[in-house]
Amino acid sequence: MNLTLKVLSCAPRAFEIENFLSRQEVEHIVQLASGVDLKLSSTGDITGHKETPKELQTDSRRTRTSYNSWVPREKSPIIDAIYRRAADVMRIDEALLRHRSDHTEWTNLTSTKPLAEQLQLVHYGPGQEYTAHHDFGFSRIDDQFQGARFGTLLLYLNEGMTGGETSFPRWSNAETFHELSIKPEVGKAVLFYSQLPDGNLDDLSHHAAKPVTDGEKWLINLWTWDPIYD
Ligand SMILES: O=C(O)CCC(=O)C(=O)O
Ligand SMILES: [Fe+2]
Repeated sequence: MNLTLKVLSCAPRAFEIENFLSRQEVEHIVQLASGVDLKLSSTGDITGHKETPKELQTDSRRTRTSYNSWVPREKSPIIDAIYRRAADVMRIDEALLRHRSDHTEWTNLTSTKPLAEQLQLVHYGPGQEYTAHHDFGFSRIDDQFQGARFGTLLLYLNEGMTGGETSFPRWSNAETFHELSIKPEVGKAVLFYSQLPDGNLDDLSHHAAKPVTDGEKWLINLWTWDPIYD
């Protein structure tokens, strides 16, 4: 299988991969989605506070108005293959993206937890959005590792909606002051990094899901963590 990474931006580091998912894989995921109960998305905040269901419904200051659910890697061989492909694209060992029973091969790692989260399946209807945010959170000040989300792979499952672009408003380059705006296309992936190579968090990775004004948007988030976390 041939995948081409197109550089969209160097600051933040963002890439596009067309046809990352085949039509059959997209159909499989959409089928999974039709059998799941999507919940109103929460974000959590720095203090670890998660909105209560009542707060989720009523708070007009909400930054994220979509619905989501989680799909584990073990759900099907197709989902497992998506994790393997994601690992290839990020040039990391796919075994790091699942639970490991011992440390023997990775003696420098502090944890045997998977470095990837479950897939997050997200649905936006008309008017729904996720305002500009970072994907990293902040660890407690006394956490010796200060681990954070490292990379995000966005996978678009449909296209043709009005609005719904993914945008990076702090895109920094010599040619334009406009934001970087990416239109959803079926099967396309966007890979971006929330951490810089030196381990600092990348403020320029600030990004938003623009409101869908007509139609609907389906997407998957695959989040990976830096290897040093508790
Ligand atoms: O929907 C998108 O385009 C981006 C979603 C996102 O940034 C997130 O869920 O963290
Ligand atoms: Fe995000």
